Amino acid sequence: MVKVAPSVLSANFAELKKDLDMIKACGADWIHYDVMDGHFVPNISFGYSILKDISKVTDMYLDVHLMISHPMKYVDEFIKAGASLITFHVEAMANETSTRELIQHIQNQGIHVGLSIKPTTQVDEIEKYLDDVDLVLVMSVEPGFGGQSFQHQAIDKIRKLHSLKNGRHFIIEVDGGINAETGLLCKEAGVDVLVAGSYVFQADNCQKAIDSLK
Ligand SMILES: O=C(CO)[C@@H](O)[C@H](O)COP(=O)(O)O
Repeated sequence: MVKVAPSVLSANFAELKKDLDMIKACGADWIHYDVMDGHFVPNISFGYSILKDISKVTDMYLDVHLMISHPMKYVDEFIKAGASLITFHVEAMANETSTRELIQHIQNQGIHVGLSIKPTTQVDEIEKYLDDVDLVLVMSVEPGFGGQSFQHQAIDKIRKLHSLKNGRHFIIEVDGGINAETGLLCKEAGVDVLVAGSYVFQADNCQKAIDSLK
């Protein structure tokens, strides 16, 4: 069964604890925490202080997605704040050496590490890291905003990643425009984790929404 990770970007920030409790009660597996810096993506969300507060009030797995330039500069703060997994973008890295250093650095702190690709980045560009990461995040929208439409080229990328698993331990996550219909296409292609923002948080019944994804 796929895991469902609601993206708190679509939560009501004035009622965050209530929303976190609600998604847990509705069957969410992980909390997806989108960090945006207004530089790597054209939007600003939240940083590590809010993650620290969240980690004090939930026991859920904290899936942190860094959509920021210079992730190495800030990663330790997110680890200290309680991240279970930190995913960064290959497009934010200067070269292979710095990408490998950051993967190693995150793993050395005893948490999971993920690598993400934007819609225009091909799987070939991260194939060399697949032995070393715990998760690959396929963006199915241009990162920056919730509520966008799913871009179908993500399906081929998921299928390709699935075929590259071959005994490797990484899992595949997809993020952007996920609903029951697009989630099913991703599931058929071999995805392991569905990130869903508006589909879960704007649902009249979040349990039904999460069940429909699973
Ligand atoms: O990271 C992002 C957007 O950059 C996503 O996590 C969105 O927050 C997902 O929202 P929906 O497309 O599901 O509404």
